[in-house]
Amino acid sequence: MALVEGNTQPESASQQPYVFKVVLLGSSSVGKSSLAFRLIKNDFKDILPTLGCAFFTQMMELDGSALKLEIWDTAGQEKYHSVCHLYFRGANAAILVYDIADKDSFHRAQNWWKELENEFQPEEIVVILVGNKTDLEDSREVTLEEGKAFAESKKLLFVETSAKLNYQVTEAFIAVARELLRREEQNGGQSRQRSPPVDLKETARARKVKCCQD
Ligand SMILES: Nc1nc2c(ncn2[C@@H]2O[C@H](COP(=O)(O)OP(=O)(O)OP(=O)(O)O)[C@@H](O)[C@H]2O)c(=O)[nH]1
Repeated sequence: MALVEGNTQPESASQQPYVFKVVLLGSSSVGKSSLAFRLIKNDFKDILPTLGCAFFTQMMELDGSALKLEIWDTAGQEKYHSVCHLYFRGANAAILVYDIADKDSFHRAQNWWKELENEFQPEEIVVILVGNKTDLEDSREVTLEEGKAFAESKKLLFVETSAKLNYQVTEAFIAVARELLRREEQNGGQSRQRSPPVDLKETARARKVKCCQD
């Protein structure tokens, strides 16, 4: 599992941040890792296939609240399907990604939605459908209207993006964050980080001392 820390620290947040688990789902090569990489590093690369799952964190400040998004980037390859299933347990939000130039990936995103529907109550999870690779307009196989219609029929958020051209990527994550905050404020802030972050060095030192005393 790779760990990449986002550097955008909120400047004025005096309270503990809200912490949300966000999973990226969708078939292989639709651009899940590229969307995360664009958000966190504002860059684009030919990324190697994700093996198992990668993990990123991104701090955000939105409407005066601090948020920490724990972003789980799952592997789209079929052989990892059952593992990915484990990763979306406990998720607060899911980003369902398809490639607008690949109809099959749109159908796969719809199948992911069915799996989420089986696992979660509608109010338990925020879901956004993301049609990525809008720069491939000439090879488009899924129209904007088809994406929008599916999202509306299931009450999902919806956006089209291009990780390559940095088109609406931040907007997609902000839409998710805003909806998470809205729901959180409705139910009294249960996702605020409750304990201060663990100092891993201190913990390791404490363990070592204990071990040496044995
Ligand atoms: N043209 C174009 N290519 C993109 C875009 N986003 C990603 N790609 C390319 O698509 C390929 C797959 O991107 P990834 O981000 O690795 O896709 P993924 O969904 O994480 O793939 P898995 O890890 O296999 O699940 C790479 O070659 C990317 O450079 C985009 O917006 N436009």
